Amino acid sequence: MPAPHEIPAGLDVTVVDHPLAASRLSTMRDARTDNAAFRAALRELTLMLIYEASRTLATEKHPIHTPVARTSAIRLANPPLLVPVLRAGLGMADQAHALIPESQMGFVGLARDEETLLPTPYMESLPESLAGRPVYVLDPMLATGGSMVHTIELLKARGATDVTAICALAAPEGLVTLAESGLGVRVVTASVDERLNDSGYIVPGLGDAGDRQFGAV
Ligand SMILES: O=P(O)(O)OC[C@H]1O[C@H](OP(=O)(O)OP(=O)(O)O)[C@H](O)[C@@H]1O
Ligand SMILES: O=c1cc[nH]c(=O)[nH]1
Ligand SMILES: [Mg+2]
Repeated sequence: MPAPHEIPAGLDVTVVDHPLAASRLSTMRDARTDNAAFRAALRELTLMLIYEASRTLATEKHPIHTPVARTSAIRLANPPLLVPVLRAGLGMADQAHALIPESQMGFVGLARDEETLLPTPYMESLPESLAGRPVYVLDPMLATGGSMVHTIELLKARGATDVTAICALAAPEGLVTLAESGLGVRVVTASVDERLNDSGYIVPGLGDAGDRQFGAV
């Protein structure tokens, strides 16, 4: 578990502290893990992160008949919009959708400039209005936080008020950026790591999550 000082006051951060999550994250961290095994571990970890994040989703009751009796069933009242951030977030999209098949999916494409560490947008496909809809942003890495802030600003511009960032890993610096942005996002992650290095990579981290899944560009 992270020390409390690593999580800025006022930011809602859930760290999924579970042996299965830790084991999948360890596979992803290991430099010997090949692309296919990395993708498989990220898919499995995504199930756990979404399971935890979705604990607070609103439900509604409706009447059904079992083979034996009449009873009341539960369904999601307002399924979240899933928004993978390309490329790396694509590896979370299928599993998140498998767990919440009622969800609609939007897409944001960003590439971080490795000199300035600022995100360069190249794609955006989102519903016109997000008012009243929960949104889950899927991106394995929260490093400086620049890519997540950019994505949340796109969502807020369309009326979103209930945004959750689902990340495999978060750097303390990225959490501070989110807290200081005042965007009011909730974070669900499997780990808050130590820090960023001089190149903006998370330490110990897992390297470039896009390259580890799909190969270097
Ligand atoms: O918090 P930040 O400092 O903004 O860094 C995090 C971003 O970096 C990675 O994407 P990248 O830009 O490498 O693109 P890729 O997914 O195509 O590899 C990652 O998936 C995040 O989107
Ligand atoms: O460590 C990092 C930081 C940003 N993006 C990544 O993919 N990895
Ligand atoms: Mg990358």
